[in-house]
Amino acid sequence: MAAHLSVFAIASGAFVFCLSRIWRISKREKGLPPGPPTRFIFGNVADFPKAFQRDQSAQTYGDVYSLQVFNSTFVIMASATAVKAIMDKQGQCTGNRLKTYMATRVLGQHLITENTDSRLWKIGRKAVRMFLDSNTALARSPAYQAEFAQFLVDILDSPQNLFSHTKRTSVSLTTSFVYGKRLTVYEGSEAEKFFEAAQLLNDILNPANHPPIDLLPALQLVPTRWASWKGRCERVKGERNVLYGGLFRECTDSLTSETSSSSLVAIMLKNLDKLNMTVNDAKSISDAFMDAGGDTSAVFILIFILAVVNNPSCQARAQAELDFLVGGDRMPTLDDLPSLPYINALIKEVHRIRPVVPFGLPHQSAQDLQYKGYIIPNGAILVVNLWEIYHDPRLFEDPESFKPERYLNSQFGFREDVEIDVDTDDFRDNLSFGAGRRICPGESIAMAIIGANVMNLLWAFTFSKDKSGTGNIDIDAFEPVQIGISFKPRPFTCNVVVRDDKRREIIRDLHAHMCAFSA
Ligand code: HEM
Repeated sequence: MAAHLSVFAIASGAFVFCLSRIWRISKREKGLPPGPPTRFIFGNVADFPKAFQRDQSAQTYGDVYSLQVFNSTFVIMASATAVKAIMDKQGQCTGNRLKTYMATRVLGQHLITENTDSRLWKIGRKAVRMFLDSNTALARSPAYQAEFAQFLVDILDSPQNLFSHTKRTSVSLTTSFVYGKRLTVYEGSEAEKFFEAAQLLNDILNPANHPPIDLLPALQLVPTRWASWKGRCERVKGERNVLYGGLFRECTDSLTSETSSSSLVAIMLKNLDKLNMTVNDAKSISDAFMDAGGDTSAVFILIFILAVVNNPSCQARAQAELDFLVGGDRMPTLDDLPSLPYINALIKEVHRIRPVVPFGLPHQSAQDLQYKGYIIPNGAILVVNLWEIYHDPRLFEDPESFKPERYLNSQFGFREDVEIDVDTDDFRDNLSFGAGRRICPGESIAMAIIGANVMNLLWAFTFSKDKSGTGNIDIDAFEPVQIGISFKPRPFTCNVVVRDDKRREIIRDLHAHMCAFSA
């Protein structure tokens, strides 16, 4: 009898213990920033902020709030003040990344997923600093000038393919940066394969497409024949190895040639000892730069085109400014950019209205932190809701409208009557490029690429809606976006008309002159 009783007692104890553990799953711990009520087991799965929508939770709970999903705590920041206090000022303990099983399986050691105290991350950032310091005029180099000219010629030749021309030039600028190689055609080239591989990677990392392995680590032990996701990981890994491995090998084989000698890979390979890295490290770092830089400029340029197609008066004002400074007898150069206030304002407005990475790339805290009396626990996933920051009507008048002129009177585009209790001190121009230690290392080159292309496109062409029904900034600017991933504009077409014959001639002449660098 006593034995029966103790079995019963142990069984009930275990039952109560399990129940309390299940009950606690997805519950918000005391001391965390507040947030919407959690639901049984699923917590706040349905409460993540979305693009095109104001962040109701930020308005209810404040600019730092928390979401609880299973055993993960997400801390969402919805003001520049919070970003500065948590991500910038406490950068030494808010720069880690969340490592998921699938990402590790496909990417292996990768600069974007490594923590900031890892050897690979440190040498990768050091290498890119070394590269940029020795290439301060990269965007003015012949290879970049050739690329800018080819983009215009491609549009002259087949304006209906504007979408793929933009994708090609973006990848080609990144392969120039990383491997010293331009990609002069899209179809069948590494440029097209880059987008196919990026799509495969996005699909495989999407949590909806595989079982919750990080939640139930025992699933890692399922044999490959029953775990289809393992086979898919191998396929994606294989595709990436063919693409990036080929580009890397080609670069290493031609290290003596003029074009490859100044690439990121070339700098790394020439300085392996100084950077304390191996050839494999250099390969892995170059993969990461391709992953992060390959399509971001394309996304920006496509959004810029959608913005001017939808706002012809802004396009006309920008063209008038260019015509006054540059005229129609020569093309603009990056030296003209500082003297073009409206075009600079227009670029800032594109970043604001549709930020390329609207929720940043999530970071993870490396220790318990304090903010406004709340505890942000070690391991919390830190998300910047850039969309909300840039669409906050307390800061921006009529935030849903495209109005570059807002930046002519105020560096950050703020409304004139910002209320005294709204904190504006901590804003900065480059919020779109992330925060803290992990801020985008490609920012300076990305801004030069964007500046040159925006000036060139406005100087050369006038964009307007065509009869296809596409080209609407609200609909076509993006495919649905997941937290931490860049927007993907949907394919669209528009009318593209060269502004006059003289400009057509200048573009063709420049391109012919630059052909020597197009290999
Ligand atoms: C419009 C253009 C671009 C935008 C808006 C952009 C934005 C971003 C953002 C938001 C991050 C995450 C930063 C963080 O974790 O806080 C990032 C990371 C990164 N970006 Fe960019 N980026 C752009 C272009 C580029 C280019 C052209 C390159 C390189 C050629 C590049 C290389 C990287 C790398 C390597 C990282 C990972 C940094 C790390 O994890 O430590 N990006 N970028």
